[in-house]
Amino acid sequence: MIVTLTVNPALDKTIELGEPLSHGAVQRATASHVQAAGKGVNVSRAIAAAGVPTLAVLPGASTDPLITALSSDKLAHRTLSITEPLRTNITLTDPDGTTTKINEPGPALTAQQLAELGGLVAEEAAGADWLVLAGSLPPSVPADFYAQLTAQLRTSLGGKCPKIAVDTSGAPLTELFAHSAQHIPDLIKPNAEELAELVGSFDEAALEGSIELATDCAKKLLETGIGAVLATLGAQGALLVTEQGVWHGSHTPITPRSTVGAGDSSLAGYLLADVAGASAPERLKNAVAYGAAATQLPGSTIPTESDLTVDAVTVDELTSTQGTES
Ligand SMILES: O=P(O)(O)OC[C@@]1(O)O[C@H](CO)[C@@H](O)[C@@H]1O
Repeated sequence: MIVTLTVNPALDKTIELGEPLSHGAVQRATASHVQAAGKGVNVSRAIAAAGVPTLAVLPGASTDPLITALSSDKLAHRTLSITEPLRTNITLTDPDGTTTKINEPGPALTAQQLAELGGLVAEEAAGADWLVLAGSLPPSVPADFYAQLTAQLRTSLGGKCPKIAVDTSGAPLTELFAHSAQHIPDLIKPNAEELAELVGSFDEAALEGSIELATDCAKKLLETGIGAVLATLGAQGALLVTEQGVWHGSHTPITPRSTVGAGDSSLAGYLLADVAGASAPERLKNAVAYGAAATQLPGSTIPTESDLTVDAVTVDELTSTQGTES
């Protein structure tokens, strides 16, 4: 079972433009579609599509369009009832696949609502394989929410605490490493920009362009005691850095259609391989295959196994500290 928590879910509205986006102009859309999303919801979608049990935990009224869409999509979910509407995020897609994304802040949550959400997660995640904490936090939520929740769950669930993966950015990401080891998750999935934010010394373009630089940054994070860093590097593929070794995975060149949800799909691919007992390089291979498949699909569409081209992924071992990882 893989449980996901999306504190700030979103209805993703994708608007396809017939001409490249022109700032300040009136432009006509050629098509538009809406999908219930947010990072954790997207991870759950990919996992459910692969036939593995998953549950998406999120705030939202039962009548909110996002929640009714999850029900009609038959995605297993549990909600904390709130009265404020959830947010809508807009993606504008140029004909060449370039995307412009505008994310709303989302509804505020009170301290009591956050405590209740944490309680729901503790109930649902006890005994699960993985808990994924994913996405931005709404404006009122303290930046250390993921760090504190990680520590609380480890204390309250003890041996029943699942492995915890976090995919977020900005202060909620840096806060993971600002407390004790108990607050540090088992896995993070930064992109190049987030890796740069974490190590604070390189920019995104430099990291995406240099596998060596990205490896050095991810290895620095291992010193904090984190189990694994899965870094997604856009067209450069992805890196998996663990105590046991470092692997780089890449896909043969693809024509991108929309990168929205590609990182979520990569994380889902990694977790699916992990719960199936795959080795580290196989987990990375599946992550890269899922990310590449998502990039070739429109808007926030999350891939199913039939969209994958696993044979087009190459994984190279860059260094190994303890022989072969199992
Ligand atoms: O604002 P956040 O929470 O950082 O990101 C939200 C979001 O951009 O992430 C998903 C793609 O990864 C989309 O479904 C969604 O709109």
